[in-house]
Order: sequence, then C-alpha cells, then structure tokens
Amino acid sequence: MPTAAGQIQPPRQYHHGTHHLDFESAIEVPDSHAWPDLDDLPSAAAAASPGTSVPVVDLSVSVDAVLGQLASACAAWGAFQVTGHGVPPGLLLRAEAASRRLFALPTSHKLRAARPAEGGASGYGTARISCFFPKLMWSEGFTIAGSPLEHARTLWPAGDPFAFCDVIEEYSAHMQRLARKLLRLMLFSLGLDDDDLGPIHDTTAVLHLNSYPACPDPNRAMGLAPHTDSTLLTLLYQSDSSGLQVLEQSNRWVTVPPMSGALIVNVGDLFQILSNGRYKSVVHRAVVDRSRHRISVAYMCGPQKDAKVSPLEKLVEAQGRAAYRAVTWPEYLNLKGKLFGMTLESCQEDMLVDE
Ligand SMILES: C=C1C[C@]23C[C@@]1(O)CC[C@H]2[C@@]12CCC[C@@](C)(C(=O)O1)[C@H]2[C@@H]3C(=O)O
Ligand SMILES: O=C(O)CCC(=O)C(=O)O
Ligand SMILES: [Fe+2]
Repeated sequence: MPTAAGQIQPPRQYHHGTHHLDFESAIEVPDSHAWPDLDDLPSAAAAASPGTSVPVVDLSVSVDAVLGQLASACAAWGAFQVTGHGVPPGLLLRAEAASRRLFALPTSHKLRAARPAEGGASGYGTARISCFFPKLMWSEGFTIAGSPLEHARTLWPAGDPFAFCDVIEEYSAHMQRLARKLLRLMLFSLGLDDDDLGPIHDTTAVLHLNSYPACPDPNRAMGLAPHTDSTLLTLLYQSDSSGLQVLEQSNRWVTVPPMSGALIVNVGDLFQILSNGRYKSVVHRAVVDRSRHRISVAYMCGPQKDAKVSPLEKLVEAQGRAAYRAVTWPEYLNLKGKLFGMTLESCQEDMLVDE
C-alpha cells in the first residue's frame, strides 16, 4: 500500500510450508483452510440468472453486432461468456474428463509432477497466490506451460492411459485460435484495426487446470481467492458447475452461471495496459460447493515472452497520455509477485510511464 511518502510497501506474505490436505477424506474444514471473514462478503450463493450477471456474446452473429456487445461487456464488466465460438462441445467435455482423471491420482503421485518451489511455471501445486493470504485455499492446480508430454510421462510412466496429451494439445490449439480472434475483435471494438495490433499479432499461453473438491463447510472455505489474471485474456471453461464470481463495479460479487458449451472470457492485466485502461482486468474468485467436485480449465493467453506490452499509440494519442509503461509478460508476472493485491492504478510508481 502507498505510504504517506508515496512509497509502495509490498503486501504481507505468509509462509504456509508444503501443506497438501487430503481433501477427499476431510470431514471438516481444518483451521489452516478456514477463512474467518467470509461472512462479511456478499453471499457466495447470490442469484445468477441471465441479465444479472456478465453478458453473453454470440460470436456467430454479424461482426458489427459482436463489436458493440464486446465493447460494452469489456468496459462494464471486464468479463463475458462467449457462445457460437466453434470449439466442439465434446472437446470441452474431454478436457474436463482428462483433468478429473489427473486430479483423481493420489497426492503422493501428483507430487512427482510438483511445480518447483522457486516459482516454476509448470506442474502440480496449491494456488500460487496462497502466500498473500493467511489461510489456504480449497483447491489444487496443475499448470501446463508448453508440451504436456513430460508431465504425462511423470504422471503415467507406464503410458498415457487416456490420451491426456492429445486432449491437452487439441484443446490448446482450439483455444489459441479463439483467443487470437477475440483479441482482434476486442481491439476492433476500441476503434483500432489490424495495423494497430502491436505486440499481440502473436500470442503464447499456459493452460491451468483447477480442481475444487467438494467441501464439508463451503461457507468457511475459499476455492481461489480474489485476483486478476496477469494475461491479455483468459478463456475459462467452468464445466456445468457454478463457482466463478466476478466483482461487479458496485463492489458486489456476482456468480457467473454455467452455460452449456459456453466459455468465459476474462480481460487480463496486460489487456488493461494495452488498452491504456479502457478495458480493465476483472477481479474474480472461485467459491466451493458441499457436494460437487468442480473442475475448471483456464487458457491463459499472453504475448510472446520477449514482446513489450505498452498502451497502443492511437489510444494514447486519443487520451493524451500513456497510463502505463511497457512491460514483457515475464516482467509483469515478476512485478505482480511483489505487488499482488494492488490495482494497476495504485502501483503507479511501478507501472506509470516516466513523465
Ligand atoms: C502465466 C501465469 C498466470 C498465472 C501465473 C502463471 O505463471 C501460471 C498460472 C496462472 C495462475 C492461475 C490461477 C490464478 C493465478 C493468479 C495464479 O496464482 O496462477 C494465475 C496467474 C496470474 O494470472 O497471475
Ligand atoms: O475456477 C474458476 O472459476 C476460476 C479460475 C481462475 O480464476 C484462474 O484459473 O485464474
Ligand atoms: Fe483467474
């Protein structure tokens, strides 16, 4: 938080050690995972009927109609559901099934593919952002950066029994196509064209699988604590279980209702930078359920690792100033590791261009 002198103090960090709770056999929420303040937050079970949550954008209608809908969804919510996207529904179900099988392995087995302790990009582990919160989260994650082959060999040394790698690769290829299409459309919706694409003419991504086991006391546990994604955009498949909530402009948590075959699009921090703050990244979290084990699959799309992301020139000209300085994705992830929890606006010292 900024001090009186305007200096940024890094957020407090907690050291939880290597704590891997056996969620399946837990009959109560242990103190390590019990969040004392959840009652103060607006109800996790808030109604989620169409019209009260993020907009739904059908990509199969005319481009003009899509652009208008994208503009208002991104400006008002920073998130929307997308239909008519062309990703086969069967592939979404196969990705979910593959993730379920992975997380169903015994913990000792999954730990063979553990993410390295020093902030490695790939592998199995508890939420990376856990160190910024005093309590642990009711979830596990598996990040796949690059080829899933090594992970599959570690997890299933006798052979990939259900074509995990094929599913992951096919899923990523479809998501890459869709993410690039959406990024272009989102820029068009800001009045830009193909010549203005800057660092996003090419993208890269990591796939992050989330598992939220059923929880004996969902009102005291947190699936994934509030955060924004450090991406250009994230494409999230939440299967048929609700759990994702976004923080609406009036500071209310709003559930994103599951929609068969739809994908959720979150505006990420790097798009906020690129758009010079016109589209803000969305704060979101995941809550858990008493009886359902929820899976979600996040395609986290960013620029190539050495590409600098800075506010696009035409937007800077129109707005009179660049609100952020240029960063690469790895630089931004590193910065966020230090300044987690602060909005891009509040860490001006680190993100503003020198004037
Ligand atoms: C590219 C990345 C974004 C991410 C950190 C990571 O290196 C890989 C995992 C991503 C994820 C997924 C769950 C939520 C999140 C905040 C986290 O802790 O790990 C995001 C990170 C992010 O967007 O900052
Ligand atoms: O599981 C969800 O609904 C949210 C996942 C998420 O926010 C993430 O993976 O970044
Ligand atoms: Fe997220």
